[in-house]
Amino acid sequence: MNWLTVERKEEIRQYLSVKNFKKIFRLLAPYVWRYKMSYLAMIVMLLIGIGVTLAFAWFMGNVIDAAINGNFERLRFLLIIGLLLVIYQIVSNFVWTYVETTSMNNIKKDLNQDLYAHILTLSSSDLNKDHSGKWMSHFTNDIHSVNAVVGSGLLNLIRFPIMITAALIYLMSISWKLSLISLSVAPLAIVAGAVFGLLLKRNGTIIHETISELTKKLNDTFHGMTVIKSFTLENLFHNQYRKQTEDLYRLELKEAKIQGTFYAGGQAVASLTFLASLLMGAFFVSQGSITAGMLLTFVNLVNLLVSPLTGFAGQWAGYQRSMTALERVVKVFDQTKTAEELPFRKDVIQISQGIDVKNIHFSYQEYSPLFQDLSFKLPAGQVTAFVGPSGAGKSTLFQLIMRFYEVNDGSIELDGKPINEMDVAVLRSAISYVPQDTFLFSGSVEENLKIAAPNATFEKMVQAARDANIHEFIMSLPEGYQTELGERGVRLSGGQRQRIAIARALLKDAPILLLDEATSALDSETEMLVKSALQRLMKGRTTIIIAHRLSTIQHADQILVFKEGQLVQAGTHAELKREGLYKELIQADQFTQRSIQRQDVI
Ligand SMILES: Nc1ncnc2c1ncn2[C@@H]1O[C@H](COP(=O)(O)OP(=O)(O)OP(=O)(O)O)[C@@H](O)[C@H]1O
Repeated sequence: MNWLTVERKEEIRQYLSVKNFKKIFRLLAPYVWRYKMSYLAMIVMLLIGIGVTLAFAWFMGNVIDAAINGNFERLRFLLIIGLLLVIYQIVSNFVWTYVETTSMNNIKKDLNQDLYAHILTLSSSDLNKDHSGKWMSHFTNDIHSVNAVVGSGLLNLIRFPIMITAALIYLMSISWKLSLISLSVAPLAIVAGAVFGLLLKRNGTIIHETISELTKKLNDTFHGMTVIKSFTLENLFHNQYRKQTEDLYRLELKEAKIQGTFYAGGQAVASLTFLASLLMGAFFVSQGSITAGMLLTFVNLVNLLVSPLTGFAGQWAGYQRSMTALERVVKVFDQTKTAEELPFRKDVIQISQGIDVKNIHFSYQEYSPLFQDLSFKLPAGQVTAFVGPSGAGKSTLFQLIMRFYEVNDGSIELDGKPINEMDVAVLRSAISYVPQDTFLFSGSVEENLKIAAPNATFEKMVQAARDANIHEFIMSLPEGYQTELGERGVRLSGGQRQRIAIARALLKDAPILLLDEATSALDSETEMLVKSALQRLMKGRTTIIIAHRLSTIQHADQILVFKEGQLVQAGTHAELKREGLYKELIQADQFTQRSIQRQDVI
C-alpha cells in the first residue's frame, strides 16, 4: 500500500495515541482541580442530562401508547412528567452554560497568568530561541484551546460513550433484533468518522501553524515599520501578508469542506438508519412484536445512538487539534525556569572590592566559543572602558555580568562571591544598566522614571531628572511629568531617551554602572548635556563603559581592549595609545584622534 508511507503511519499512530494526553493533563490537572466543584456539578448534570434525554424517548413512546389506548389518567401523569423534564432542561441549560463558561474562563485566566510568569523567568538564551510573534501566539491563539480540551470537548468525550451504552441497553430491552439491524451501520460510521477526524486534525494543525506565522509577520511589521518604510518594502510585505492570509483562508475553506462533508455524511448515516429502523419497526408493529409507542421510543433512541457514534470521531479530531495547540504551551512550561519565584526588587547592596572575572569560558552556540579562559578585574569605584571592534564580545560581557546568560566555566565574582551563587535579584539590584537605546513603556514620564525606584518621592525623582539634564525638557512637555510616553505618546529623541535612562539609573542609585555608550553621534549641545549628566552618574560608582567613541574614555582608570573574545590590551589611555589594537582603533577614528591630540597638547 503506497499511500501508507512512514509519515502517514506516524500520523495515524499519533492520532490514535493517548500519550500526549498525559503531558497535557499533567499541565491542566491542577487548574481543573482548582474548580473541582464546577466540574462535579457539570458531571452530575451530564449524567442527569443523559437520563433526561432517554426519559424523553420513553415519554414520547408512552404518550403515544396511552393515547392509542385512551388512557387519560396515564396521559395526565405523563404530562406532569413531560413538564418536569422540560423545566429541568431549561434550568440545566442555563446552569450548564454559566458553570462551563465561568470555569473555562477561570482556567484560561489562571493558565494565562502562569504562562506569562513562566516566560518572565525563562533564561535569555531560551527566550531568544523563538520569535516574539511565536511567544505572542501562545497567548492569542494556543491558550484558547483549553475550552475544547477541558471544557465541552472533554465533557462530550465523556458524554458520548455513556450515551451510546445507555441508549444501546435501552434499545436492546425493546427489541434486540431491531437493535442489531439498526446497529449494522455502526462500523461504517466509526470508520468514516475516524478518517474525517484524521483529515480535520491534519488541517487543523497546519491552521495553527499558519496563524502563528501570521502573528510573527504582524509583530515584525509593527517593530520594523521604519525599516519597511525606509526600504520601501510596503508592497513586498503586503504581498507576503496577502499570501499568508490567503493560505489561511484556503485552509479554513478546506476545513469547512471536510467538516461539511463529515456532518452531511453523518446526517445521511443517521437518516438512513432512522428510516431503516422506522420501516423495520413498522413491520414489527404490524406483527404485534412491539407497540407503536415502543417504535417511537426506539427510533428516538436510534438517533441518540447514531449521532454520538458519528460525532465521536469529529470530537476526537477537534480534541486532537486543540491538544496540538496546547502541546505548544506545554513545551513552554517544560523549559526550565531560572528562578522558582519571579524576581522582585531587593535592597541595593554596597560593594567594596569590585568584580573579578576569573578564567571564564562562554559560547552562545556550542560550536563557536566566544570567550576561552578570559580573566580581568574591575576594581570598585573605578571606571573601566571596554573597547574593541564589533563582535569582540563587549556586550556579551555585560550580559554575563547581569547573568542574562551563565558562563560555561570559570566564574565572575562580586566582592569575592561568585555571582551564580547570588540571588539574581540582589545582583541586578546592585547594577544600573544604561543601554544604547532605552525602552520606554507605555505610561507617563513619571511612571517611566519610577520603574527604577517606585517608592521615590516626587522631589527625589525631579532631582534625578535635573541631574540627568532632562528636567527642563520634561517641563516643556504638554503635561510635564504626567505626559504619556511609549507607542501612543510623545516620541523622544536618542539623546532625550538616553537622559531618561540616566535619570532612571540615578534614581536606582546602584553601586555598579554598566553604560553602553550610544553609537550615534549627538549634536554638540546634547552631547554636552549627556556628558555632564553621565559625570554625575558615574561619581562614586564602579563603572564599566562600552566605548564606541574613544574620546569619551581617555580618563578611564583602565581600558580593556578586546578582539574576537580575547583581551588583547589593558592599561590607561596614556599607556595604550602608542601601540597595538588600541592605537589602530584611535587612528581609525579620525575625529577622536584629533580631539585626543588637542587634549594631549593641553
Ligand atoms: N544572542 C546571541 N546569540 C548568538 N550569538 C550572539 C548573540 N549575541 C551576540 N552573539 C555573537 O557573539 C559575538 C559577540 O557579540 P557582542 O554583541 O558581545 O559583541 P560587541 O563587541 O558588543 O559588538 P558591537 O560593538 O558591535 O556591539 C558576535 O559574534 C555575535 O554575533
